[in-house]
Amino acid sequence: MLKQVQNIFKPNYLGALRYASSHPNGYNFELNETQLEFQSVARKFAREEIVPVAGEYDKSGKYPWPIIKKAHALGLMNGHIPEHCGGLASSIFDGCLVAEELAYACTGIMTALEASGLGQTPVIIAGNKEQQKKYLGRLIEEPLVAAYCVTEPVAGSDVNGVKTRAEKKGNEWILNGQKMWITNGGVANWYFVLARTNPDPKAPAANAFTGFIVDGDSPGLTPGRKEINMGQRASDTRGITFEDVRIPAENVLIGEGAGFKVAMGTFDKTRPPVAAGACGLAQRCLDEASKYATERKAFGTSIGNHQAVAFMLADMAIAVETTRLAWMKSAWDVDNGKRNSYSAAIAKCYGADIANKCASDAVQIFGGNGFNSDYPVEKLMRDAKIYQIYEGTSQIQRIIISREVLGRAKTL
Ligand SMILES: CCCCCCCC(=O)SCCNC(=O)CCNC(=O)[C@H](O)C(C)(C)COP(=O)(O)OP(=O)(O)OC[C@H]1O[C@@H](n2cnc3c(N)ncnc32)[C@H](O)[C@@H]1OP(=O)(O)O
Repeated sequence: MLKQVQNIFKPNYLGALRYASSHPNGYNFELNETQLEFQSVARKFAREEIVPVAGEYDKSGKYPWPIIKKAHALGLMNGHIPEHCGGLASSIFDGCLVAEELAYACTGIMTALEASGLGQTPVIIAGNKEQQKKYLGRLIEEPLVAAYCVTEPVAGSDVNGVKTRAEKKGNEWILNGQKMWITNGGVANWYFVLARTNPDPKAPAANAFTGFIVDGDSPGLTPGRKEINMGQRASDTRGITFEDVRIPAENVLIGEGAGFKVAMGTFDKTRPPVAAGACGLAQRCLDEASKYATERKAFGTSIGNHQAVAFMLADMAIAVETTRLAWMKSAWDVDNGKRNSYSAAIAKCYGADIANKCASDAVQIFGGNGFNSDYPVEKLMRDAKIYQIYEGTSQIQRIIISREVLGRAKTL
């Protein structure tokens, strides 16, 4: 099955090049044939394998290993891993196409899959060939997942406030501290961990932290209990304690002091897929609500024939279409070597707010049924909230956007 997806992907870039040469203005709004085919594989998988079991995972909170195994076998995971490790080295844009499809089916399950990509990205952007081969290669060989460990109990939005520390002792680093809200925290084979390595609290963020790859079975590494969250309940979120965890020097990414920029640079690649996920959820809200609006009758006609409902659906459609354009632009930017912190923050912030608005409106259109767990939209509303919090709150995205706007204003 993996071969099937590889075969779809291989000619992708040739197709894209051919397309680009016949569209000289650079922009186009069409997917090429191979992207369409890949999107359809993801859509089929999401609708056939995830939709039927999403409710069950939401109730049980179990980690979706059976889905992970199937997605792995199909080649729907680990798309960005470089070719020298056996991966497809796929673009962020193409990864987003998959993310949107999976999120349509269940954002909890999508997050379980996508959080592994978040853990991998520091190694993809900053790892040397040996680190990549060892840690990314094993994710290709087996259905294992990685995790990204930055957030702490009192340092979420303010990454510069991270307290977990690592000290160099001979050819090893000794890691101590506590992380919190780590997605895939209890199931990861290895972790990217950001730790303070310069004890001077006044040291600039840009050189005070170091990024490490930490094996999941390291003595002294203890995941906490699975947190019971409002939504996206299939994803595994935990605290993790590090007590004198020994990390070999060869597991440092780039070098001492480089960690903050690795952690930030990662978000530039992973916020577009989060926005794509929010778009998938919003599209699901629109589909569920519009279907319901054609079936449910009030005052002698389908509720969709009442402008009050029809206009809500129209606003949802506007929101979904524009969110999709926003994630596409931010993914396009980064794939074309442009710094996309600004466009990724816009896509992520907008997508998160849209997902919540669409979910809330979908519940409204369903009325009393929308408030009940026998219908699909109450799960969508619970699942949507975290989009405004994880991978940088909506307020943090607005900080990034406004800094850019004010910076540009100085040059006007
Ligand atoms: C679907 C999958 C879901 C997965 C589950 C979700 C998991 C998570 O939620 S992960 C955790 C999410 N956490 C966050 O997003 C944290 C949000 N906070 C931030 O991003 C930062 O703290 C932020 C943006 C507020 C900046 O903080 P601040 O302390 O002001 O630093 P700032 O001054 O901007 O930057 C410090 C240095 O880093 C550099 N830097 C900043 N951003 C970047 C970047 N994008 N790329 C490279 N370098 C960068 C700066 O240039 C600066 O370097 P220098 O001093 O050399 O100029």
